[in-house]
Amino acid sequence: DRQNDTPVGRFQNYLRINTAHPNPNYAAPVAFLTAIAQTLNLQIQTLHFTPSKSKPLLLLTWPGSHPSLPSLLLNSHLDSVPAEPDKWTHPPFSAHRTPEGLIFARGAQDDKCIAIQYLEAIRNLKAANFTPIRTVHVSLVPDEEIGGLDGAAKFAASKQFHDLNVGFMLDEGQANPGDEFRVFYADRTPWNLIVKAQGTPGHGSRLYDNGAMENLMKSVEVMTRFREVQFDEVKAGNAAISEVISVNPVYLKSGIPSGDGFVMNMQPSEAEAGFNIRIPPTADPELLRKRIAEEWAPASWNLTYQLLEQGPTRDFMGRPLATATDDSNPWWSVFKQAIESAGGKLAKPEILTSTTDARYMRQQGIPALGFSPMTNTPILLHDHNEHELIMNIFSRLQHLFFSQHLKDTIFLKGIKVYESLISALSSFEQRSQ
Ligand SMILES: CSCC[C@H](NC=O)C(=O)O
Ligand SMILES: [Zn+2]
Ligand SMILES: [Zn+2]
Repeated sequence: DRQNDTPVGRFQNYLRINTAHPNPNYAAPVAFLTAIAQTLNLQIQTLHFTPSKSKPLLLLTWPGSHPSLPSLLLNSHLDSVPAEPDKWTHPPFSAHRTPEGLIFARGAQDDKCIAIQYLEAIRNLKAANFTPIRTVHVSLVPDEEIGGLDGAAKFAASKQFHDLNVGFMLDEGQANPGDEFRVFYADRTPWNLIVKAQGTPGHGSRLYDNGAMENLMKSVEVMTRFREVQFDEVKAGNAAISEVISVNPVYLKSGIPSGDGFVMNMQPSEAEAGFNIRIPPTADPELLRKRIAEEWAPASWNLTYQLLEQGPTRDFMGRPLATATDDSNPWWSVFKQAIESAGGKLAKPEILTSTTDARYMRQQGIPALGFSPMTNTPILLHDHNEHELIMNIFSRLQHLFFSQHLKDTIFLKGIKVYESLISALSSFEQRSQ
């Protein structure tokens, strides 16, 4: 029907598919997006990188007139983080649209908006008879929110990916409450650290050295001090959060359970803590590994640890995973100009505080930028009441006072921005690239 047959209608229908962890439904969004791709006459492939085929990766292709040139890849993940429905003002999978023009849904910002915007931009370019010179691929990938090991990681390492000859990639970015478009040239790589302490057990009343709790607390103190030094740099205005190493405790576990609580007069012989660490491309990962082994979890304190590195910190040449945002990267100037010619203003390029699938493509040496065209929008990814503004304040006022149609909306403006980006990036002809 007419209501559904619009960019916003398709956005809402996509948001109504629950792809939240821990049990994301991947078959439904793949079927939904495949149907859209069919109407756009795109080439469609469903790739699988798991034996059970439960984690499909949808690859859509718009062949260019010069398919031997390096291609353009637009990436978006299919999955989202969970939502706690009772903490939302509108159910998280209803894609409820308010009279003010907000659409509420888990995934509205992170990152289902861009999947639909890519496809709507392609629809509009096709309707205008635009033909790309370079081939344009859209990848819709599983499992980004849990590290992408069965998704982007395996995809980027595959022969299928190599054969796409990707020259440049766009992936998700983040909203901006201000009116500039944010762009991200690097992520911080996540490491999960689990520190386990052993120690002497004993009566709760005794004072002795080398208890498990004491040993763990020494580790926590050293890490807390490191965290403070990093955070002070941020507070002093010397660095952005994304430019320092962050170390945050995410769980503490110990004690001898008893009923609903714990035995209160026994000192336990084991204790454990979990930390989420984020490493910017400017930090030396080897130095941090050494610091963990020697200062944070030394065996001399009866500590052992498990370090789970969630993806690479260096590319195949050993270089930090950062995409150049200067003249040394010809894609950058095309990107910048395309934003400007769509009437957008670009903020200073940033490192993302969190992580995206783009790290796996950067590892292959491919330049990649994180970009989600949401200006004048609060940052609500992973938050309650995640929503996307369908109208900006100006058009909301226009609507209120002049009952105008909702022409100029954030979501629709994003489609225009992608039209500009896709047409510019796919027709850029530098052969050395
Ligand atoms: C273990 S990798 C997790 C990736 C995730 N990405 C978005 O939030 C993140 O925590 O940054
Ligand atoms: Zn995301
Ligand atoms: Zn996310």
